[in-house]
Amino acid sequence: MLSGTEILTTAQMRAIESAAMASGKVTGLKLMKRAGAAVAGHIRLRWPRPGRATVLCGPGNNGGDGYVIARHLAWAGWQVRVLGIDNTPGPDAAEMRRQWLALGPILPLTDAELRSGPDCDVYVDAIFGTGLTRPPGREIAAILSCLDGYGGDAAFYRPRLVAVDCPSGLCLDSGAFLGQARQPVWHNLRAALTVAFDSPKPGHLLERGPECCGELVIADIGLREWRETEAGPSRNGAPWRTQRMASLSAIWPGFEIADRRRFADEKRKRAAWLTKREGDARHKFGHGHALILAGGMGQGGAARLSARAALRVGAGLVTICPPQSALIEYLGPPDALMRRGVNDGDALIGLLRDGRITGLCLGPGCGIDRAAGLLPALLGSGRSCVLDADALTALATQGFAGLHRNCVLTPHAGEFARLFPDLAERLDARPDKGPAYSRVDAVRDAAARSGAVVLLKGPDTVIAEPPPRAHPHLTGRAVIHSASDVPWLATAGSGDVLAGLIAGLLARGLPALDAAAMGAWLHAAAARRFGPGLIADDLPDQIPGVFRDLGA
Ligand SMILES: NC(=O)C1=CN([C@@H]2O[C@H](COP(=O)(O)OP(=O)(O)OC[C@H]3O[C@@H](n4cnc5c(N)ncnc54)[C@H](O)[C@@H]3O)[C@@H](O)[C@H]2O)[C@@H](O)CC1
Ligand SMILES: [K+]
Repeated sequence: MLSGTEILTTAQMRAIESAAMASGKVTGLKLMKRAGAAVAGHIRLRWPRPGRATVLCGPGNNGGDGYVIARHLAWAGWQVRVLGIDNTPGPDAAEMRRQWLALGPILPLTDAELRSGPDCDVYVDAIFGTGLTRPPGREIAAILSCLDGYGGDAAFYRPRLVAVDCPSGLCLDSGAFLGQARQPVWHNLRAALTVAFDSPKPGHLLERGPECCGELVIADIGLREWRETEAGPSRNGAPWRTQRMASLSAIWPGFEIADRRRFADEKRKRAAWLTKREGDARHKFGHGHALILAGGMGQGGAARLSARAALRVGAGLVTICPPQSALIEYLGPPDALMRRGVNDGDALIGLLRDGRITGLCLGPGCGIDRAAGLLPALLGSGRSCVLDADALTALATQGFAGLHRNCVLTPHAGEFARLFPDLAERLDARPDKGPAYSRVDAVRDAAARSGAVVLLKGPDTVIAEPPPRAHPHLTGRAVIHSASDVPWLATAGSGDVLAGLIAGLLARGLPALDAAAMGAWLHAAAARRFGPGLIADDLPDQIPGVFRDLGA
């Protein structure tokens, strides 16, 4: 329904590269030449007039790419200064180094050398890529902090740092900088442009990745075609098949551009479903009935936001259910909303005898005691539901008994830490070696432990489902939803709208992971469409515009 871009861990990327090379269809040298040529091409697109460039080459294949870039820029008339090291262990990088030496010298890769050089139009960071396993040593750290000043946001410099695969020091599996505290952020190597190869990696989209990578471009280096065609017959048992993060995908601002043909088709299907043109349900009950459980007097705003979102996203019917004594608080618009008093768990059990109720939302503005009282009845029904806000606080004391695969938990970081304190602690710890424990790892662990779909909110929202029942040792599907381009979405009540969108989509029949991913995407799309100045009340009313933008 909303598959996003497939993303690969660094281990998967290496496995694919090795398998492609073992097949004899491509050599490491060829891949490196394509990678370097792609980066040089993107530099020349951005800076069409040849200028001055410094290329910093590290010890591995990332450095090898750097030597290829240096050659391409030199051929195109650029004045290129290369800083590198004497010993390049890999044969491909050594060959590219040798070929560069025919064009120019290699100066020592030191902070002093970098600082002593002339001012350049472009600095290319080809020090570390997917091979980073530990924090950069003192000399490289000094170079990186000098490069800081060349990044996109620095006040005194034009944006001119180009990262090969990633800014060096960034762990491409987690988006953390190795050796640095995750919070607060005190060091930022910010590239203006990052050219990565084949597929985005989790670290491009998580934590500090989006901010530090700048514009992210994914260059095809021929592996994708090989994977989709020639690797076909031998796919079963291929290393990336088993290592694949059980289909980890990402929805990020560039995702529809990354693979236009596939997304045009997907967009059509999404539009058809969202606008009810697909399927033969013509009756309002054909689009489900969502219940939004609400709180007592004076708490109505949050649940009303959820209810409005559930209506806008197309649930056939939406009923808001406060305690009987608070019904009066919920009598205002929208008139499409139905109201029904639900005092306690028994009343909810009675109401849920109606099998046409297909999705529920518990938590926003509910009050912790009321949420705790309603939870057993709700979970006992086995009905699809979203548990947010106060329901999560109640869960943190009650435990996970009764949760099932059709539940979606939508914690923010604080709620996540209350529900899964050990996972949050691991996620906060300073990573001293790579790959660092990532938000994807944490959310997957949380989904496995709770037995529910977990959506961890943030500019890099991560959603994961529990492992398949038949294969509990495997991981379920996971989705990264990157909305780092809409910081104004972080506003009071925005989470209540998200919970309502997901409840509406569940009511309409989407499976839990798909409803959560689609909800997160619609939420960000609505915010993107409105722009800065947004308040949560504006979000639901942007949804019809988002549908129209889909070409629906
Ligand atoms: N393998 C391939 O076929 C291709 C790889 N490509 C490039 O190769 C990169 C990966 O290359 P490598 O695996 O050689 O790794 P890197 O070039 O990222 O790192 C170089 C080596 O440095 C060492 N290292 C790790 N952390 C260190 C630290 N903190 N201080 C000092 N040394 C450290 C590791 O042994 C690592 O192998 C990708 O990011 C990409 O740029 C591209 O050329 C495309 C093809
Ligand atoms: K790099």
